Amino acid sequence: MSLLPVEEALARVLAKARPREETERLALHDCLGRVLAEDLAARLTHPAFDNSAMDGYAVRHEDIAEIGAELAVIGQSAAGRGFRGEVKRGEAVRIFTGAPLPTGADTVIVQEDIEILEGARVRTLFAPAKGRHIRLSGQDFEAGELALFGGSVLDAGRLTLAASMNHDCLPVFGRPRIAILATGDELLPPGSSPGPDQIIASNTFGVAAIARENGAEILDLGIVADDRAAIAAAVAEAQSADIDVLVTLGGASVGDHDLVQSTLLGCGMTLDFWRIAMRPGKPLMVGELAGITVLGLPGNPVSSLVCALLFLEPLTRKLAHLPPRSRLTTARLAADLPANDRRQDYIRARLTVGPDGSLLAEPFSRQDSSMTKIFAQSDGLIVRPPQAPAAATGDLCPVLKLREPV
Ligand SMILES: Nc1nc2c(c(=O)[nH]1)N[C@H]1C(S)=C(S)[C@@H](COP(=O)(O)OP(=O)(O)OC[C@H]3O[C@@H](n4cnc5c(N)ncnc54)[C@H](O)[C@@H]3O)O[C@H]1N2
Ligand code: MOO
Repeated sequence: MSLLPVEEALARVLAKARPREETERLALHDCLGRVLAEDLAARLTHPAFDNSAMDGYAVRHEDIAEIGAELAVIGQSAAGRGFRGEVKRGEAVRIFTGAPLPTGADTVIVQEDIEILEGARVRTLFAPAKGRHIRLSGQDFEAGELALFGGSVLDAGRLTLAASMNHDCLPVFGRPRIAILATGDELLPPGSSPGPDQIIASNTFGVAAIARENGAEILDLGIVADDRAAIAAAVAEAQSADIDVLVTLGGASVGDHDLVQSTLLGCGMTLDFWRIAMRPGKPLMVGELAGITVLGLPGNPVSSLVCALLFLEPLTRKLAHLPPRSRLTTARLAADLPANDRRQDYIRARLTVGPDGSLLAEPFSRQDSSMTKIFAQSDGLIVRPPQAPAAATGDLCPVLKLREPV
């Protein structure tokens, strides 16, 4: 049986993926992590007027070139309430951070460098350079300037800039829509009381989390039995829901009750490939059904999560216009590992930071793909390429980070 290498399988999944083109306008608070769909022009100039960067006194530089100059304070300029008059020879205006620079003034002296005298007069204790502590109009951006660009992921800095450009809503790309269907006669939702031979369906939640973390909206189609008609009905429901990706869980292998692939083929799916040279996750299936990418993930929880990290995450990010996310790093092995066979291995491991700051990866001794607790305790996956020779404690190894080590 030939198995497709992981990298080739991923390249094939991504080659066909078309990023979602529809856009929507969202209020700024709802834009975090979304991708800007168009270049954005500033709706005003920022700063809109010359203003003070400090609390102090607005002065004419020629009056304060020498330390010890005495000035008459003729008024004040506060943020939101500027001084309307003009600063003339020998005069100063009390000014606060953000307040408009009065006409005539060209420099601000901070109040720490001023001695207050009797009768609304001040004396300078320092001679700042001309223009000191003044934020010039337009020094941030000019009205009409394109300062944010389509394709940018909206983060704290970009959202602040968008707001200061006077945009209350932003055009963003729509989220990819991903339907998840769990299959299996034995499955019940969390919170149920399992009868004999029944188990709780857990995969949906981790797979959905991976998709959502990467910008997708989830349609949970629930659980269907190992029954062609039931699977076909759920697939039809998914197709009518304007989805980009259908993820099926379970029923992907070769058992008599593994009906997902054959049912989907009956629904009109074109099979791209099935079976990957990876462990866990070998029975992964990829196909296309009327423009929808179908990812058939194996039922073992760890297998489905590893497949979701390796395939669904990059696919979702591409559909969402998000840049690829690299989880790859390097760590030192904290245990010996045997030589590998033909499947690329993803070994659950605890990650710690050693005393010298280097990353250590300690593989769990049990790697069964049904063990959800060990996966939850894993901070990373040690990647063992096909036919990798035995590795010794202390050797460097590639690791996919699942979370930051503590
Ligand atoms: N003769 C062979 N048997 C198996 C092979 C093989 O190559 N030859 N491959 C094995 C591998 S590898 C995997 S992985 C599994 C994948 O099996 P399926 O995708 O068909 O999944 P199921 O049989 O439906 O379930 C496997 C396992 O996972 C449990 N499960 C299923 N769905 C869920 C869910 N939503 N939440 C939690 N647990 C779930 C299910 O009860 C089974 O225990 O096949 C091997 N067999
Ligand atoms: O490859 Mo299966 O995914 O062993 O667990």
